Amino acid sequence: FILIDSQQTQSIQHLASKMVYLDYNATTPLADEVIQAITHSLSVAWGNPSSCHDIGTKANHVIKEARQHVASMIGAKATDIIFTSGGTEGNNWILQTAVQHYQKAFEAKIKSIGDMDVKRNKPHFITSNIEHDSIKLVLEHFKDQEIADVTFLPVSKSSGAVHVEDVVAAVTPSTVMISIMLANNETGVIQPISDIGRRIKSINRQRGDNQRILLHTDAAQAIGKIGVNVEDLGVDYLTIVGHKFYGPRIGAVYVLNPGTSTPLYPLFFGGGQERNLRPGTENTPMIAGLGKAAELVHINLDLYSSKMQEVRDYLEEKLESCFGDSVCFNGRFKDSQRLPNTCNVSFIGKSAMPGHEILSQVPSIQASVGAACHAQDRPSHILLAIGISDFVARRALRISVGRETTKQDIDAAVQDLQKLFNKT
Ligand SMILES: O=C(O)CC[SeH]
Repeated sequence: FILIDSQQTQSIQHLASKMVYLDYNATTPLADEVIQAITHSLSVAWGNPSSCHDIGTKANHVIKEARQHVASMIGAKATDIIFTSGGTEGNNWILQTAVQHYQKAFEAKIKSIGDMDVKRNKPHFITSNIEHDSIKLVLEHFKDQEIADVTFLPVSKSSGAVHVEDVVAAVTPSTVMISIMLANNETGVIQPISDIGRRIKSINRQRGDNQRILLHTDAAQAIGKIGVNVEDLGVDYLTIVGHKFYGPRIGAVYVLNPGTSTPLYPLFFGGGQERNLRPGTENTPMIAGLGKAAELVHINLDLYSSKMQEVRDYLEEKLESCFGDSVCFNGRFKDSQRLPNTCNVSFIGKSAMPGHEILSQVPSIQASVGAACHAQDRPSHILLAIGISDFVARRALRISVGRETTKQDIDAAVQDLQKLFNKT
């Protein structure tokens, strides 16, 4: 006979519960077709894409095809796509480019108006208070180092989104860039980028081309979940992140006519790759994978989106029917839309506990309390920013479903949550 105590019994029971991954906003697995594209490229397109012989040309062709798929996914030209190592590089690059653009274009303007105290006229950025750290921390660094002035616009507590009028009101003669994410990673709330694009276009008509305000959006969380079209958005720059839409851990930036009608300055120097804009021998297999992931989104977006929405809505209905007033949803606003796969929910009933404790006691649920790159044991600054109280924010879970998440997965997860709360 083997004696096992209740603790061991519980852990065996936990192990018996099927593990349900519900953290697709943190990262997604690679689609099978993406793995095949990467593997194939590793074996047949290993050449240096800059080499003129056949082996190099094969690699170059793979990259050209991938670039076209990424461009088609967002309604762009292939020449407007530059591959990067991921979202953090893309965001840093675009913000740094805006500073350099200011120093070249706006200084001339400042000199022409006789204000020689150029240092005082720093570039000005407008962003929101719910951005990913690869925007937030860069702009905080610019502000701390007196490289730029930054307006962090508070999002509306009634919609979880920025007000277009607040963006317009924040514009100054030194404003060089507006950078606002297309959809938030924790609440899923979609930001009014198209409306902002239209307003900024009319403002730019009065500012002259070289002093136009540049518009950037970090589309990391939106691509693969909702339609993303750069013309509809009216952006000059857009950040693409492969591992959020079943692609590899590389990314790309969209830049409208890079280096000609839209400024783009290299972050580093080396070989002539990516038209001297982003040197370094290309990561052909990962680019092949990104292209395949983009092709899948371009073909199947409506199916992916509707499937995820059906399962996410089922999850929220199930939570409401099982827990009633003991749960409240963060990020559901009548005045804004949200991603079809994201649910931010707080457990506030009598046996409420912090979100990270829920997850530690229900290991079968692989979710998060917020952004993976944030500490999990404190209230999310994004939830606090949209007006959620500290008490509710501390008890939140960020549950994000994927293309393959099933209603059976949701039943299992909610059942395990019920077991936890019935027990406590
Ligand atoms: O988990 C997320 O929200 C994105 C990676 Se920091």
